[in-house]
Amino acid sequence: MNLTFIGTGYVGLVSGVCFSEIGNQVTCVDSNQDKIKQLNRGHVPIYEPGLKELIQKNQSQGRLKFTSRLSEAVQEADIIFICVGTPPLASGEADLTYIKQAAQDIALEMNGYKIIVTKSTVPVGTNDLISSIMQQLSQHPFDVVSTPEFLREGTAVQDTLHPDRVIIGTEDERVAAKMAELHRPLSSNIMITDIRSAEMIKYASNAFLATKISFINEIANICEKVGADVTEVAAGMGQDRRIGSSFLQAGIGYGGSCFPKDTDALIQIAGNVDYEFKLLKSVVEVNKDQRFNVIAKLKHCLGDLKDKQIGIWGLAFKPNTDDVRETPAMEIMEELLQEGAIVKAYDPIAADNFRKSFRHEDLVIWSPDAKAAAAECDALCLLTDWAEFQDQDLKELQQLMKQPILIDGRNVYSREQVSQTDFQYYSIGRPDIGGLYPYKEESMMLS
Ligand SMILES: NC(=O)c1ccc[n+]([C@@H]2O[C@H](COP(=O)([O-])OP(=O)(O)OC[C@H]3O[C@@H](n4cnc5c(N)ncnc54)[C@H](O)[C@@H]3O)[C@@H](O)[C@H]2O)c1
Ligand SMILES: O=c1ccn([C@@H]2O[C@H](COP(=O)(O)OP(=O)(O)O[C@H]3O[C@H](CO)[C@@H](O)[C@H](O)[C@H]3O)[C@@H](O)[C@H]2O)c(=O)[nH]1
Repeated sequence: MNLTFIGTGYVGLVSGVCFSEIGNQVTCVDSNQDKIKQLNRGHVPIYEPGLKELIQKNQSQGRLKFTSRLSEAVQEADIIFICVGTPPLASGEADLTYIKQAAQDIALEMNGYKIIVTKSTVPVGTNDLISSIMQQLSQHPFDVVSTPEFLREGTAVQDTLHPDRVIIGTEDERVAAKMAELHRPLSSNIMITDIRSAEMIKYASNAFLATKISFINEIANICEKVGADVTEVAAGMGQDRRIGSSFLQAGIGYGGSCFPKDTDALIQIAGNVDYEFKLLKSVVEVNKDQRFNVIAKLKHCLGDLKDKQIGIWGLAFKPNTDDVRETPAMEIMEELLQEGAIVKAYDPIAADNFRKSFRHEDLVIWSPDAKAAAAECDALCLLTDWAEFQDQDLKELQQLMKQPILIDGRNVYSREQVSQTDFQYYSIGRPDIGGLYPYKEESMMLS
């Protein structure tokens, strides 16, 4: 089929490339001309494992092209995917400016029947809005379908080529059949539903995953006080098939371009129909507090942080991505600087992006590698679970530091690794690893 993807970001680029990989003729359009120029020069503007190779392959085989000329891309397409951003407004609501613009742009270039598919994450009712914009501006027939995207950054290519499920929101049987045919090479698990339910499935899925994370983080905080190990607790819980083992990794909370914005947006969606989503509000609050767990542990070890040298390992919101949107590192580093600490930071891939969006860029010492970031530090904080950090020789690391204090915000190191060192080691919810028992309370002894 002839497909066009409007918006060549994490979703539009990866989806476009993967649909070309399964044999479709794909055009990716972006209003950012610099992005398109980069792509046409063979440079991939985002870091996503496996993506560059697929782009090169499908471009050279003539199935994939990049352009900023919308008219040609719309007119050649049978199906047009809207993949533009829906960033948060100050209120938490999704900003639909780019969606409305994309709908107008498409409508003005239509030359016949098209299926318009919304892949962007949009509040319930947005596809109706897209339909009404299209109707006002175009004489040509069209159908609007909601097909939300569930890929994760860092594994986006694999997630797109092998999705758990494909949700197709449309009330039209012919359109449903065509969309199912398009997606069948990717998954046999295709659910056809109405548009509003499809829109809601996306927000509900992200909100539920965020809830699992905040839940296990609260369990971790309790584990620290009662002497239980949250990784053992999560492993035990996860063996119950009703619970499942995924998204029970305790740490410094979720970040990224999706969970923070989509939880806020769903709270607003509910609020707009006079429903207070109390549970989700707590999930968000727990997540905000969890980042400061690292600061609390630093203060516990070092007292006043003024003039203390703190190393930061990991700036991306998760490993294998260069995305720093809503990354916990941003707030943690701001707080450290405010406390008067000297901050040294390193990330294998995301440092450049982080520096562009960090407002105190000039106050941080940017280290060229992991060891340099740890050298001479009073404490080291691991904020992103990159494999590179997991593989470090902790004994050697300890020698480099002024004080051997390691705050592991992602529970990366095992008991064995830590026990071979003199590190004063703090993890999240595993109080017995590393010897020191930071929040051990007398009150946990039952009488
Ligand atoms: N990033 C993810 O992991 C992910 C996963 C699932 C769903 N989503 C959702 O998908 C949507 C896109 O997210 P993203 O991370 O890919 O965003 P992004 O910011 O990386 O990319 C959006 C792109 O759209 C382009 N754009 C904006 N308006 C345009 C227009 N009128 N015409 C052409 N191009 C235009 C921008 O220049 C940008 O390159 C959001 O709604 C997001 O919530 C994201
Ligand atoms: O057990 C876990 C799992 C994740 N995280 C954190 O949660 C955040 C999000 O991680 P992940 O979900 O893997 O990455 P995203 O790329 O943000 O993907 C989420 O957001 C996308 C955008 O909507 C959806 O498409 C995906 O299905 C959904 O997983 C990251 O900060 C992780 O460190 C944890 O703290 N503990």
